[in-house]
Amino acid sequence: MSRIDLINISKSFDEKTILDNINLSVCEGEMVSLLGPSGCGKSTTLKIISGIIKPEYGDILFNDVSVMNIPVEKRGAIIVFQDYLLFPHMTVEDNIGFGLKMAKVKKSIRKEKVKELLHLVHLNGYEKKYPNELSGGQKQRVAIARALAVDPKVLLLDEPFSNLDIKLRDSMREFVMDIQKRLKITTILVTHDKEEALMMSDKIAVMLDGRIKQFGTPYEVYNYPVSREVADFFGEKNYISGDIKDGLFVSDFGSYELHNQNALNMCAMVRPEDIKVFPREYRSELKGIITKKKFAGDKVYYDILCNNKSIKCSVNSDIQFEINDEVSINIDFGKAIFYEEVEE
Ligand SMILES: Nc1ncnc2c1ncn2[C@@H]1O[C@H](COP(=O)(O)OP(=O)(O)OP(=O)(O)O)[C@@H](O)[C@H]1O
Repeated sequence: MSRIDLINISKSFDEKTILDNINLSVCEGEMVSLLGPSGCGKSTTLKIISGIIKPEYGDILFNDVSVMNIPVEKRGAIIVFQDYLLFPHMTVEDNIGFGLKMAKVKKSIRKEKVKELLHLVHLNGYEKKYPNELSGGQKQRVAIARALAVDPKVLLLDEPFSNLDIKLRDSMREFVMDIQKRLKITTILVTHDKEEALMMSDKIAVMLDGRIKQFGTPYEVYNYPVSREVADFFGEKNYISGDIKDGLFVSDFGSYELHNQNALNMCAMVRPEDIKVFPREYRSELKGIITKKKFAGDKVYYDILCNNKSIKCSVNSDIQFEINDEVSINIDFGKAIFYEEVEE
């Protein structure tokens, strides 16, 4: 198992910068997600770590030693691709044992290792099956077993759950988390699914436009996004502009004590769940009109026109309002994050 450091990694394709000075450290045994929208450079980063692609600049260290000149097959960073890439003409046991055969491991040792791995991925009894006889989840478990067979220093998972239906996806996520923690294998997961990254990772690197914009624990990146673009990536937000006066953030939607701010204007980022909605009679100075309603089972999402601004709220569905209802709202600025930029 390795610690991995990416140092100032840059890569262009056709003169277009795809990765722009990427720095990332993954501790031994950690599960780190590269999270970002399609095309931001996640898979390219994974391929650079594995050695499939060479960066133009920068260095990659495994346990503090550069691996830049170590070829793919010797580097020990194995990618499990989204479509698994199993060998269709080989049985499950031959697929899993392929890397060991290539490494000229003795047949008896190979058999023993494959047996262990079949047990680990709950596929005992499937050794003689071919990939076309397996379900999506089973194929994925074979791909993971094949990757683990060669005792990789680093496991690289490229959108591994995106081809699975929702139910299977949940159980495969748990399965992978369990194996990763049990084997303590350094793992990098590429995903564009926020919930997946939040649930599965020790740390998340949020990637946008070929750069890592924030690196931290799921709690940190979700609750304390460093910028509006990172915050926006994690879902709906309200941005409320205000002035700083005598240690107070003062806005059309309420005031909040905010000391030690040099800026004159700030912007509060408020999540929809941090806004309460009450019947109009409720004692609140903030009144608005419901303009949109989306029912989602335990939650209801409302757009509320208040002080000429559309405010997004998500509330429990036990009390429901209708479009055109006048309501009172209460914004919990204590949960807001304040930024200096004032756009909109
Ligand atoms: N071999 C290549 N030649 C030219 N351009 C490439 C190559 N590989 C990737 N790209 C481009 O680099 C950019 C980043 O691709 P990459 O696959 O790393 O993104 P990603 O974040 O993993 O996206 P997705 O989630 O859609 O897979 C894209 O614009 C892609 O078209």
